[in-house]
Amino acid sequence: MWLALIIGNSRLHWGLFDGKTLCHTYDTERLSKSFVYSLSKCQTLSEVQQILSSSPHTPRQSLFVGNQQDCADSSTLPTSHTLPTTPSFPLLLASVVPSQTALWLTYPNVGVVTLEDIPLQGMYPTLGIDRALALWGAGKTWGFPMLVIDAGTALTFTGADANQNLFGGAILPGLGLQMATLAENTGQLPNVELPHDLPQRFAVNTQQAIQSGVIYTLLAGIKDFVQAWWQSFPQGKIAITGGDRTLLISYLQSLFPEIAKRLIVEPNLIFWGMEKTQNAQFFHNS
Ligand SMILES: Nc1ncnc2c1ncn2[C@@H]1O[C@H](COP(=O)(O)OP(=O)(O)OP(=O)(O)O)[C@@H](O)[C@H]1O
Ligand SMILES: CC(C)(CO)[C@@H](O)C(=O)NCCC(=O)O
Ligand SMILES: [K+]
Repeated sequence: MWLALIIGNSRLHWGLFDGKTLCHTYDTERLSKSFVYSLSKCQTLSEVQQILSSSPHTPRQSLFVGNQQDCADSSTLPTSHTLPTTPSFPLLLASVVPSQTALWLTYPNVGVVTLEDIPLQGMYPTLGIDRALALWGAGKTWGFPMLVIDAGTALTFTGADANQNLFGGAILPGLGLQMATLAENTGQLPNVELPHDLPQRFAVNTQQAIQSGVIYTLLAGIKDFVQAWWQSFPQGKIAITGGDRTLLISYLQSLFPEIAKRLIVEPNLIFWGMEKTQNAQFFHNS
């Protein structure tokens, strides 16, 4: 058993693996140095699960339900499984927040994934590790050419061609950040939630005007990138991930159903990417 940890810009994403099988995922807030210490002292799987479930978590903490047939249900996990040789539960880390990386390096049995661990060609040195991992995970699972849309704090497009060569991508503020920045940097605009359904485009109140502006321009932008991708790679695949993926898919189904139909929706792309690096091989038999 081993733990994967992705340090994103808003929160932490945890994946509990049994070898190659992702068994359970958790989203938590950023955690303290004393939490890192407590986790390192866990001796059994149930202690690890307990400490992660009881840590400050975001409402969407989820039991993993994925497309991997052999994935263990948490109720079937060997909860009293004692770690035989390792001093602490093996932890594989990928981070886009350097200050947080430093904190987790105090964990005794930690491995850090870097761009050098990902066999994609043509990556530039400052490419985000989350983008590289999501692209690697999606491409190795569904094939290349692959374009990944990660709808997180930032929204990113990241594509690779049939030779697993980085084609390129783009970065823009994600849905939540676009709403927040309007509220923070104006005198009259309120903080507004994202609606579950596609709003009316021509709005007649402030709240709906903000929702419409952010959502319709983002959907138009996604459509434009997707069409450009298919122009370069007519058979190219597209996968979407990130905290806002479900909302975006629902909007896309209403506005551009022909695009929505062709998207692979997968919340755990970065975990698949981590599992498919050399680093994880060390953990497969632990
Ligand atoms: N419980 C939640 N807590 C925080 N954000 C959430 C939650 N549920 C959905 N979201 C949405 O997810 C988005 C953040 O996505 P995600 O969690 O993938 O980002 P992240 O952890 O910051 O990672 P990254 O830095 O890679 O974007 C926010 O825009 C927000 O609207
Ligand atoms: C774009 C984000 C913030 C998305 O999480 C992250 O991948 C990052 O910090 N990237 C570095 C810059 C780049 O990817 O070109
Ligand atoms: K920054």
